[in-house]
Amino acid sequence: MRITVLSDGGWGTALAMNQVSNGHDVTIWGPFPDYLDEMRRTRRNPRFLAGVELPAGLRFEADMGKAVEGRDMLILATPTQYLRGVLAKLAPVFDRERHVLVDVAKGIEIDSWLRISEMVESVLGETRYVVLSGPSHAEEVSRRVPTAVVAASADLALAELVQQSFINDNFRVYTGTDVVGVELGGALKNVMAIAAGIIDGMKLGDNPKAALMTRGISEMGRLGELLGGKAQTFSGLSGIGDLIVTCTSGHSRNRHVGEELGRGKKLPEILASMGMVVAEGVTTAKGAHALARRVGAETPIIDEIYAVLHEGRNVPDAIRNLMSRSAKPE
Ligand SMILES: NC(=O)c1ccc[n+]([C@@H]2O[C@H](COP(=O)([O-])OP(=O)(O)OC[C@H]3O[C@@H](n4cnc5c(N)ncnc54)[C@H](O)[C@@H]3O)[C@@H](O)[C@H]2O)c1
Ligand SMILES: O=P(O)(O)OC[C@H](O)CO
Repeated sequence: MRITVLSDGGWGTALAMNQVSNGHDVTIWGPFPDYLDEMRRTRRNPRFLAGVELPAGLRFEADMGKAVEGRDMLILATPTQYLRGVLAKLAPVFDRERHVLVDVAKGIEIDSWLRISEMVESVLGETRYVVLSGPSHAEEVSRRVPTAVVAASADLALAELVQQSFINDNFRVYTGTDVVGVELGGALKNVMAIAAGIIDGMKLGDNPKAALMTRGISEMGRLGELLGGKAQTFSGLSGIGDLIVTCTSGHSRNRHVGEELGRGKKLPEILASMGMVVAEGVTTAKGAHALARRVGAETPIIDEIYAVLHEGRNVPDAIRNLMSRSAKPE
C-alpha cells in the first residue's frame, strides 16, 4: 500500500517503520519542514524517538498535497489538540473514495469534547475510518518488541484491511467494531496514568497503584458505556491493556507527568520540561470531566485528577477525598 503518516512524532515514526518493514511505500508528513529535512538527512528523529535509525525506504514530504496524492492510507498520528488544524490542511486534497484514515492518536478535543472520529467527521464528513489503539509504546514498537493492538471500525472489512496492512510477527493486530469504546479506552487511560504516576512520585506503595488501576478501569467502563461504548471493550487491549502499560511503563509520558506532580513539581514547569513531547492526559482530564458531567457518570478519580491538574487542588487532599467517599459495594 501507499501510506502517508500525518505526524513526525514518536508514534507516527514507529508505525511508519512498522509499515516499511511490511513492504509498504511510506511517507511521513510533518508540520516543521526544517525538521523533516533533518530527519531525511540524518535518518534519525532525536526530538520524538531518540536512539533508532530510520529505514532507508522511509520518505519525508512537507507539502500536504504531495504527501497525500495517490496514497491509499493516511495515518492520523498528530496529537489530538493539533489534529483539527492538520485535518483543515488535509481537507482540500482529501479523496474520500480512495483514502482510508487510520487514527492512532488518543484524546478528546478540548472545548468541543469530541472524540477523534467525531472531530474527523466534523471536518471531512463521512470517511473510511479506523481507530488503531492498544498497549503500544513507540520506543518498543520501533525496536520490534512483540506488541498487540486492536483496529476498530464501523465497517469490519475496513478494520480487517488495516489489520492485514499492519500485522507482522512482532505487531499483532486484532479487529473490532466498537469505535467509541476503543477511542475512549485509549483516551481515558491517560488520565489514570497521571494518577498512577502521582502514586509512584510520592512513593506511596503498591496497594494504592493496584486499587487505582482496578477502580480506574471500572470508572472508564462506566463512563465509556454511558457515552456509547461497549463494556466488553474496556476489558480488551484498548481498555485494561493500555491502562496496564501506561500506568506501569517507564516510557509513559502521562505517568511521567503524574510522577513529577507526586514529587511536588508544578504542572507548567513539568510541561515546559517536556518541550514539544505531548502527554494527552492533561487535556483529556478536562474532556473526561466535562463528558462525565454531561452524561451524569460518577467519576471520582477523573474528578480528582482534573481538580489537581486544572483547579489547583493539592494531591493529599485529592487522595483524602477518594479514600473518604461513602462506603459501598464493589
Ligand atoms: N508515543 C507513543 O508511544 C504513543 C503510542 C500510542 C499512541 N500515542 C498517541 O499518538 C499521538 C501522537 O503522540 P506522539 O507520541 O507521536 O507525539 P510526540 O509527543 O512524540 O510528538 C509531538 C508531536 O506534536 C507535533 N506538533 C507540535 N506542534 C504542532 C502543531 N502546531 N501542529 C501540528 N503538530 C504539532 C510534533 O510535530 C510531533 O509530531 C498522541 O495522541 C499519543 O497519545 C503515542
Ligand atoms: O506515553 P503515553 O503515556 O502517552 O502512552 C503512550 C501509549 O498510549 C501507550 O499505549
